[in-house]
Amino acid sequence: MGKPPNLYAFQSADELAASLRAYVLDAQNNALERHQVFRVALSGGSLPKVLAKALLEESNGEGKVQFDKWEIFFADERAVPLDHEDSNYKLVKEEMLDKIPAELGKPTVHPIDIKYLDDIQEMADQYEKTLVSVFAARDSVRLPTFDLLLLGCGPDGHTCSLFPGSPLLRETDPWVLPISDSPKPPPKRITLSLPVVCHGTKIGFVATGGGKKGIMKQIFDTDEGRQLPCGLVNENAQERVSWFVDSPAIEGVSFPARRGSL
Ligand SMILES: O=C(O)[C@H](O)[C@@H](O)[C@H](O)[C@H](O)COP(=O)(O)O
Repeated sequence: MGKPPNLYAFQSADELAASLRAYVLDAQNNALERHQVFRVALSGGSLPKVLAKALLEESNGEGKVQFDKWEIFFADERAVPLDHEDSNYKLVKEEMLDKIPAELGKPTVHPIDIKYLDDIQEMADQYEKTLVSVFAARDSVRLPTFDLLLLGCGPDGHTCSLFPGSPLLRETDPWVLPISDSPKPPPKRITLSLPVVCHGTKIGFVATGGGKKGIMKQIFDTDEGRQLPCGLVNENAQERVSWFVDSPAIEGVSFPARRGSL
C-alpha cells in the first residue's frame, strides 16, 4: 500500500495559484533534469484559467517557467474545429498560450488533427500516434509517462472525458480513446485512457467552488466515490496525485486536508 493522495486546501484563489505554481515548477524542474523536456497533459473546464493565473501572474519567488521546454498535450479534447467555442485547444490558447510573455519562450503544442473530425476512432488513433512519436515506439513503451497531468473534476466525478460507469474505464490497451456519447456536451471527444492518466509521474487536480463539495465528499470519504473516475485515479496513483482545492469545495470532507501551502 502506498501513501494516500495529497489534498491541499486554500482560502483564496491567490494562495491556490501560488502553490499550484510551486507544484508545476517542481514537476518541470524534475523533468528537465531527467530528460530536458517537460511533457504535460491539460484538460479543459476551469483548469486553463487557474493555470494561467498560477504561471503568468504569480511571478514572485522560486524558479522560472521554461515554456520553450514544454510539450503540451490534451488530456481530453472535443471533436470540433480548433477555433470552435467548445475546443479545449482554443480555451488553452486564449487563456494561457496567447498571454505567455516572449521571454518565457513558446511551448510546443499538440492539438488534435481536425482532418478526422468525422471519424473519432481515427482521431484517437492519430493522437495516439502523436504520443508514440514523442514518447517512443508503442512496442517498447507499455504506457507513455507524462511528467504532469493537470486535470479537473466534474460534478459527477468524471475526469478527462472518462465518465462514471463508462466502459472506457475498463480499456487497458489503447492510450487514447474515442467517445461518441459524452454525457457532458459536446458528445464527440477523445480522451487519454485511465491507465495512461494513472501512469503520470505527477497528477494534479484543481477543483474550486461550493459546487464541488458534494462530489469531493463522495470521492474522498465514500467507497462508491472511490469507484468514480477521479476516485480511481486516487486509488491507482495514490501519492503521485495532488488536489488543489478551495475551502468551499471541501466543506464537510473528513479526509485530512493540508491547509494553506504545499
Ligand atoms: O473538456 C472537458 O470537458 C474537461 O476536460 C473536463 O474533464 C473538465 O475538466 C471537468 O468537467 C471539470 O470541469 P470544471 O473544471 O469546469 O468543473
